[in-house]
Amino acid sequence: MSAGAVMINGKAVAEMMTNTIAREVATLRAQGITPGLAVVLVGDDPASTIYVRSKVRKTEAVGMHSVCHRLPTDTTQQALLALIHALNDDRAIHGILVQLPLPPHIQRDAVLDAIDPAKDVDGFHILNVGKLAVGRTDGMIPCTPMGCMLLLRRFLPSLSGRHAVVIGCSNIVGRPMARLLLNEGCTVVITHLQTRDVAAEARQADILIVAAGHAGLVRGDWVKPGAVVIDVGINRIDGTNGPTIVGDVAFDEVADHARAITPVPGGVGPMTIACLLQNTLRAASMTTSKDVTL
Ligand SMILES: Nc1nc(=O)c2c([nH]1)NC[C@@H]1CN(c3ccc(C(=O)N[C@@H](CCC(=O)O)C(=O)O)cc3)C=[N+]21
Ligand SMILES: [Mg+2]
Repeated sequence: MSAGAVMINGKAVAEMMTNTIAREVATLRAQGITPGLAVVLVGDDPASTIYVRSKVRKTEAVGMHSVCHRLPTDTTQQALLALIHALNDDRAIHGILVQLPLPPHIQRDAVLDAIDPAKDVDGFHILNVGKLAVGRTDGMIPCTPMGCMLLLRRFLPSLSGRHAVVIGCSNIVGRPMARLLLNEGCTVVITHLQTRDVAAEARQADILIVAAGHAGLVRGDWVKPGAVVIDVGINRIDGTNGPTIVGDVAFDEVADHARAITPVPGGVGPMTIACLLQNTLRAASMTTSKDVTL
């Protein structure tokens, strides 16, 4: 890395968030409520298995109750739905995360929409998607876009009027990211596979969010001098020193142009997990206030 780009240390911000969350969990536990997160993994995809293990470890580290359900790849949709209904009814569980992707014989949307929206700590239930889409702030916000927003806010006091470009339009990152930026006053462009000239769109960006799933897609000359660049990509590649993880941004080149940039690893990834814990804490806290007014 060279020039003047500030490296946005997502790992450090996530650690600060996690420390605060641990204190709030202790306070809730003193009131008799232990926030509980259930993670459901169908199949044995190696990357998913690693993520799920990391989520369980961090959930336990902040003092939450953690349950992991690992189901075989050939699990029927009916069996998965039955588990979700049981978790919806389980008072010890405040958050439910179904690890994606699911095997092809399972309808993802049917599963996500079976989760109690109040326990939907991923923010993927259609009700939470809709709330975000219309600018309501009482829904659950997807963890990766939420982590990106928290990092952006540390560098840009106000997002109002900024030109934001989001590369990638997945339901998990690109679309909710664009909606959050819009809700904070940005002018937002979303690019996707049919976009004619992605580089030309990227060059307009004050804020560039890259969630394309394509290693090294964004080159130095795609970035306006002084832009803030958030790299959401996680690509496993075989480098000269064995397998490594790289983002969607050609880091060294882009660091010459950008004002600030997130690294991979150590950028958005750790923030995703911190936001998952934050959403679980919020779900557990909402249970208490509901109980109080009963
Ligand atoms: N329902 C659902 N919700 C998710 O939030 C979800 C999911 N499914 N499926 C898979 C993706 C991926 N994901 C990551 C979380 C943390 C890191 C992370 O902590 N990465 C570290 C380490 C990377 C490594 O060494 O593997 C870093 O970037 O520094 C990465 C990826 C959540 N996902
Ligand atoms: Mg990262």
